[in-house]
Amino acid sequence: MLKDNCETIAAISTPMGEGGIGIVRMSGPKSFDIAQKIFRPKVKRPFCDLKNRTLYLGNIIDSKGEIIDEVLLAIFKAPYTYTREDMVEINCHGGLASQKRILSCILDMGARLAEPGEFTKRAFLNGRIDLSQAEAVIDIIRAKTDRALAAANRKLKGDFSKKIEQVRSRLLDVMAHIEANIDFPEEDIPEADPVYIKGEITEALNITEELINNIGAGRILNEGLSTLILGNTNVGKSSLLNALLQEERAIVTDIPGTTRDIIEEYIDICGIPIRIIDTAGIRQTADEVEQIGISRAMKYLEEAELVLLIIDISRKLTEDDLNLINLIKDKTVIVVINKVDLPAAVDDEEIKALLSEARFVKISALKQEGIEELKNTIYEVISDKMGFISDEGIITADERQRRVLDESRKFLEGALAAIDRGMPIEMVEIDIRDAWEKLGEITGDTISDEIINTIFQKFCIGK
Ligand SMILES: Nc1nc2c(c(=O)[nH]1)N(C=O)[C@@H](CNc1ccc(C(=O)N[C@@H](CCC(=O)O)C(=O)O)cc1)CN2
Ligand SMILES: Nc1nc2c(ncn2[C@@H]2O[C@H](COP(=O)(O)OP(=O)(O)OP(=O)(O)O)[C@@H](O)[C@H]2O)c(=O)[nH]1
Ligand SMILES: [Mg+2]
Repeated sequence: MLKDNCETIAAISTPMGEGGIGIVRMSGPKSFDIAQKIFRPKVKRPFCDLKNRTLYLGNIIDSKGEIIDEVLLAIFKAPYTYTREDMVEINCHGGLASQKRILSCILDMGARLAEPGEFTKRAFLNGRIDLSQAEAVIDIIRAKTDRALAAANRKLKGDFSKKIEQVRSRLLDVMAHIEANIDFPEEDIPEADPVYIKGEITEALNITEELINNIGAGRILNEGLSTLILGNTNVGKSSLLNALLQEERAIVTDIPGTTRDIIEEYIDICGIPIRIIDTAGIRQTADEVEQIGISRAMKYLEEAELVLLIIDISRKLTEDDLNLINLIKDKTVIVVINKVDLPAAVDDEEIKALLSEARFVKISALKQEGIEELKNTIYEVISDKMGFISDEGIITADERQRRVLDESRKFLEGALAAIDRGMPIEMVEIDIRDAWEKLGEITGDTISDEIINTIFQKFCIGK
């Protein structure tokens, strides 16, 4: 049983570590009771006189009467709170000891430690938001650019849920239409109308397919486009990473084989997060550590959505370069011709002949030239991958939601096929019902406790 909200939960809601202010919060029926026992307001007043949603200065004291910290405390009366339950927030000094001791005082008084995401889970279980909105809260926390944040906010507002509900209510109408026909066959009710049913399912399928199409863009906004910097040793991969980040993040030397570990950072190109990954230079080598680095780079290559292949124009192409080009033939590639400040030892056309599909950009990572042009080219490639959807149309969905939509589409296609094959309408209804139920897993209408638990486990503690 999921609705165990008779318990009062508590957690530190700000990041662990030193900060200006730390927030410890509680939710549940004993929140006010516990707060009353541990809080001494500076201006003496009975606890019941504290106004809703108002900060009061005072001290948190432990069971021996010792002052733990000077804090600002607020009470939030149910039901108009984040969780729909009574809540208390304690703004203490942002030190680890202070926050931990306040939390342990609260736990001593009978609250239990909140599980990750449990505050938000209660907001969902108590009906303030649906599941997709609750999941948007993680997207907001993890958003790395302004556009990713805007997309998450649209989801929190309920845009995704509304689309799903549109499809579901269509399907519900169709089911009602079919039921009316099945239940009273001999009465004078018009027969189930296959044209109407087919039209509605087709429309539901269209909306579902549009959602699926717009998810790819959402995934890039949420997770970032994984972009691998690949090339022979010493061609300037790490120099390019540093130039893109505008900081000396990776070690750069003129010794081939400098980078061994994978270095991952995010950069923001026009509001799109790019997960940029610097790797070990790819070459034949006897060095064991370097070999490990190279095999890691190869693993990342499998998942990379964009490869920046770096070629050093001041050097003749080697067999290592040619092997690498063969490895990335089926990837989206931008060829970055580096070190254009040096005399060229290789002809542009020679490189272009090898990778005819790819885009080309010339840069000098050392002199920081051509970096803007490279960013623009990356943006064009991403826009292409995102399908040039306007931001409003972008849906951010996680793996689970993607799967739900995919399965719903299959059910709807099944329903259409069943109509076309002239199957009995009851059989068609089974597919429609399956699609309706599947889609309910996005809003949380029809979903098992187990799935709900795994969803909220992805949250941080205190959210
Ligand atoms: N201190 C603090 N900051 C915070 C939060 C919080 O809980 N505490 N939030 C969260 O972690 C976020 C704010 N989100 C919130 C969303 C809804 C409600 C809420 O009480 N909703 C009620 C009342 C609505 C109203 O007053 O208009 C409701 O919807 O019924 C509170 C916070 C971000 N900042
Ligand atoms: N002249 C010139 N030198 C560059 C340029 N970019 C990088 N270099 C130099 O090339 C050398 C190698 O640069 P890195 O960025 O370490 O090259 P890498 O590809 O990361 O090398 P590994 O990690 O060893 O595979 C360094 O001495 C850089 O200063 C450039 O645009 N022009
Ligand atoms: Mg390097």
